[in-house]
Amino acid sequence: MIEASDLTVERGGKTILRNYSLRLARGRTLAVLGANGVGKTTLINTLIGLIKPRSGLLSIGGQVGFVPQLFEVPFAYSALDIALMGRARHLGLFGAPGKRDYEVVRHYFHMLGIEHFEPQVFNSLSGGQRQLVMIAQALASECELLVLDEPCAALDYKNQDKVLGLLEHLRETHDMTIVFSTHMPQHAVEIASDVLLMTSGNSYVCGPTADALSAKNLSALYDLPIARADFDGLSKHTYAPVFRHDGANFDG
Ligand SMILES: Nc1ncnc2c1ncn2[C@@H]1O[C@H](COP(=O)(O)OP(=O)(O)OP(=O)(O)O)[C@@H](O)[C@H]1O
Repeated sequence: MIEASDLTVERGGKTILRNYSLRLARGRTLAVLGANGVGKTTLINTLIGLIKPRSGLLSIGGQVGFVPQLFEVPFAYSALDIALMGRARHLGLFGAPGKRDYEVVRHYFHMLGIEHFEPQVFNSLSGGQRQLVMIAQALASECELLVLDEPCAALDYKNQDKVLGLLEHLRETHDMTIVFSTHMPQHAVEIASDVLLMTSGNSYVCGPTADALSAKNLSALYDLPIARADFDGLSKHTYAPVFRHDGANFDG
């Protein structure tokens, strides 16, 4: 589904990614993690074709749906209008959405529990509510590869759980391939088959979650002690940062 080799990507004359290679088979879910500014959005925008790499090869085998990080629109579109835009490539000659387009969008509004957003002005929704509408828009496009830039960043725990559940369901039932960036390692633990830990613009760890996602690798990634915690009786685990907040870094 995704084959990238030796990608080098520049922004504003600066090399952000150097020699990144990545392979993701259909039906896999990749979580992209790394510090602020390391290049996650740059990589994602390259994968969806918004940024052209300076060098390297990139091949994407399927229709791509995209959920951006923060989104505002210039006009007073309703949430329903915004989600219907995801149907653009399915629209007929005159470009007006038909019965099936409304059905598809409403199906995903229902799955996300956001039916009541339909008539509301998109820009008047909260950041998290807009994020849910944008997820519905991408799903309505009926894509094969779904790429999401921090899809849960503005969501409360319940909605994070809902979105994670939906992504897992889509992978299981539609064999969808999913790439998402996150600052929450727990989300990778829950639904990602693979992780890409972006240490810097030219070094990274990529592999199956069970091998590559460890307290040691996360501690190195965030330059902070990260501990693994196992939930008794649930056969689940999580990762938690050991915050220092000792003020030492602010001296002098
Ligand atoms: N349009 C641009 N022009 C110049 N530099 C850019 C541009 N877009 C991004 N950059 C730079 O590229 C680097 C990577 O940015 P990017 O947004 O990909 O990081 P990120 O890992 O997604 O960060 P965050 O976790 O904060 O969202 C940053 O140093 C940023 O300043």
